[in-house]
Amino acid sequence: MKIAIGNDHAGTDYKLAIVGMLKSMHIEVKNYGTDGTDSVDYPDFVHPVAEDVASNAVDFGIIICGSGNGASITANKHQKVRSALCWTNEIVALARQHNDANILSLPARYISLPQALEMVKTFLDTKFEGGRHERRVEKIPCK
Ligand SMILES: O=C(CO)[C@H](O)[C@H](O)[C@H](O)COP(=O)(O)O
Repeated sequence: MKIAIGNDHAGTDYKLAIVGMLKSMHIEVKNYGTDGTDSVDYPDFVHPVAEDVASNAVDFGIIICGSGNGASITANKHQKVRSALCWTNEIVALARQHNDANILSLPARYISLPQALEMVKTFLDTKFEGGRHERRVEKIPCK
């Protein structure tokens, strides 16, 4: 499995911990940064993740900012991206089961690090249920 990950300054600490966890799980990671805590603009680090997901260069993306909103709004501008802003493990599971989300957006300032790590594991472990949800997901793209 291959994952692309990107974040702004609000998400750096969580991102580094998530990258460490993914590597310990022998998952290949493309880290687009930022790896620093100086103030940056989240679109600069989220667009590359979304491009990788949209082109199938990676299996999934993970994006992190303070609220998760800026990152998710940016990613969802890309056709073929379904970015889900999640704040509980149940929401993560539903994002995969019902929405076939291919990017997980995390609000670093509103969840704990243990929660964030658990949510990443759930995202990667949960399968799309298909069926009625497939019909709905197929209706999402812009006309
Ligand atoms: O874009 C966001 C809000 O949707 C992110 O949460 C950013 O991380 C946040 O806006 C950054 O705020 P800061 O005051 O510049 O640190």
